[in-house]
Amino acid sequence: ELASFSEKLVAQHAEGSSPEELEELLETPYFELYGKGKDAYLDEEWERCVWYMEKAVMVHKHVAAHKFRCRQRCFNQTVEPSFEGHSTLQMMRKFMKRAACTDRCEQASLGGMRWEGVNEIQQEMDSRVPYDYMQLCYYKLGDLQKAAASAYTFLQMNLNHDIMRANIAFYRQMEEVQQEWFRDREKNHWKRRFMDGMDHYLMNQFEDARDSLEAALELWYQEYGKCRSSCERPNNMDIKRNDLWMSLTDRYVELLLCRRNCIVRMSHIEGRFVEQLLANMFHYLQYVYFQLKDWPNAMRNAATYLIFYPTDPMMTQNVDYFLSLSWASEDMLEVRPEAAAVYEVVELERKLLQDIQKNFGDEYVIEGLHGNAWYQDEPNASPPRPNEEEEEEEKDEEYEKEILEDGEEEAQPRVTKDVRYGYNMPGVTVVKGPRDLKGPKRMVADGIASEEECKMLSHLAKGGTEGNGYEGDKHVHTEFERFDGLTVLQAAELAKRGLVSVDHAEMYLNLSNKARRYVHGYFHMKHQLFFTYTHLVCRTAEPYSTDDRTDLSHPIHADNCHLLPDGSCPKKLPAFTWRDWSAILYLNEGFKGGEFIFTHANESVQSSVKPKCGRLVGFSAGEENLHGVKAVVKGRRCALAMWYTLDERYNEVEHYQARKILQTLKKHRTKASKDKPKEEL
Ligand SMILES: O=C(O)CCC(=O)C(=O)O
Ligand SMILES: [Fe+2]
Repeated sequence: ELASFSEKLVAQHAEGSSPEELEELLETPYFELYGKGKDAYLDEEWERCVWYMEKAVMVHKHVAAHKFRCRQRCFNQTVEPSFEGHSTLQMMRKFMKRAACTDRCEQASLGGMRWEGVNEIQQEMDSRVPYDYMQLCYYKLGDLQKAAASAYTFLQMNLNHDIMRANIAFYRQMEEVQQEWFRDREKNHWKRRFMDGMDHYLMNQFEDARDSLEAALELWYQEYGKCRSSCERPNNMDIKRNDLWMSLTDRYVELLLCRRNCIVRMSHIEGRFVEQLLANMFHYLQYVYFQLKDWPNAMRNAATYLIFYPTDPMMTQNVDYFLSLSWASEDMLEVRPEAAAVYEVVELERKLLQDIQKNFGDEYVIEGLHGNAWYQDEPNASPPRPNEEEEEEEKDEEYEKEILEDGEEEAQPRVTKDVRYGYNMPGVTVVKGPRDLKGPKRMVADGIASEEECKMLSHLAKGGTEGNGYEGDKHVHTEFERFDGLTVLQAAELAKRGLVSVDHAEMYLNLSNKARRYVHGYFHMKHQLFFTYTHLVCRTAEPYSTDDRTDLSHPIHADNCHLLPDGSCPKKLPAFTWRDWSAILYLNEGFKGGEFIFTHANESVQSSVKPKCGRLVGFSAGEENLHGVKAVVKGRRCALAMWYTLDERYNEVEHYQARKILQTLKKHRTKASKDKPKEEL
């Protein structure tokens, strides 16, 4: 193994590096290579930067693979020590055997490359930080292809890294940059298979879906094992206490926290976090086997899903249905053993962490330990409020029914296709679906924003006119209404000038993101959805507006094509052809008129939506969704209008710029408030 590794290295770097250099490389720990890469970066020596970074990544990968193999081998030789029923001596004997085995194994396979790493550096390697450096160094060298791949690879593990997202948007806008250049150099195979599986699933190709999803699952277990194993790494030097048992506990807590994070890390698909990913695979498989009339497997997968969500109404209903069939029996409800094992170990570890927290509450702050470990949300997301989860389930079912009645689904009615692919959102309820609205790609949901948030945003909208002296055409669509708006960047700039509060500007960004996530999940899109334009707008009736106006506040149109009098709608400039989806979040009621309407091409109304605070209307942006706004005859109507695109080249870079400005402002603010007491002293 080692030989083939050095051969590979020699072959790859035969040109450009001397034998001495290669010799040195094979003896240099990856963290030193990484350090040299960082130095080169600081010295602005781009060639050297990418050379060392690439090597660091390569050597690290090599070492990690061997360590994993050793840990796995030694794990199989012994039994995972359980924390009950063994005397300390028996337990220590097992630890010792495992340690000795690992030691021998690593010595044999890694020899001179067995460096003791440093925790922080391993964490940086695991979070793909070297790709962050490489991105810039390749860019400086003019190698856009490698820069793009580095940026993309880094982003996959750092989803909230706004600067890298902005970089990617920057690259995409360049003429010479090609779509295929954005590839994940560390992409795990399970993700690829999972994506294939979802493609087949959505296209009702059930045999292919089964094969891909089963393969994805198998690979997922492997990768999950690797992730857990990588947690057995050097501690972060932050040993809290010296007592033997306490320091052992400290070390073990670190291990457990790292392992918990593996579930989160293993839930990222195409740059986004998918909730409940493992459990969902069984949901999909259940349906796939059902379609293939493979009843035993359909039942096995249904039963497996239920270990994660024992009270899931849809799945319990499916199981009842299976059991009502003549060939079925209770013992076919067998849980898949690998899944049961993963579930069990995660639950046991969670319970242990809970105990630790109970006993050492001051030393450890461990978040998200209560409730079901499998409901773990994206890091930083707020936990669901009580009662709302149940409501959500009901709405899901309603949506299921809608889909069935719309005839999109030809399956036997009792076992339904899962459409929940990430659109559960606490506090949000669907109030109108495709059936009420008379079109498949339409929806209305309530609860996206609270009363307070609506008030703040409406207030912010005012800043748009008064604060920056917004000029231009105030009567955009009709003489009877003033139309004024504020973009996210304008909001951030106003905050910078102290004209609006930083919190309000931030809420604008956050709510628009919440709406985007909801639309993305609701229409179960597989690819990332980007903002392309975001506008906080108010329409205010002029005093001379009358109740009998026949004009519209916003004439009938489609958002991505140009509607012509003959009813055709060419998707050409000057239309915003890159818009794929649209959503409007309403902020108030109490004005007269102003209903949102979906219409036919002859402008006759199909369905209408009455705006109110927190209500979101979402729809695809094409000619299938002609719409407009009825005249606002009295008062002021405010809304957050958003257009989204699947094409990252049209990503609204203003969001990152605004976020950046607000972050800086907040940093100054906390600094200022920290400084204050000192001044007073
Ligand atoms: O404000 C609304 O309800 C809809 C606005 C709209 O359709 C648009 O601006 O394209
Ligand atoms: Fe529109």
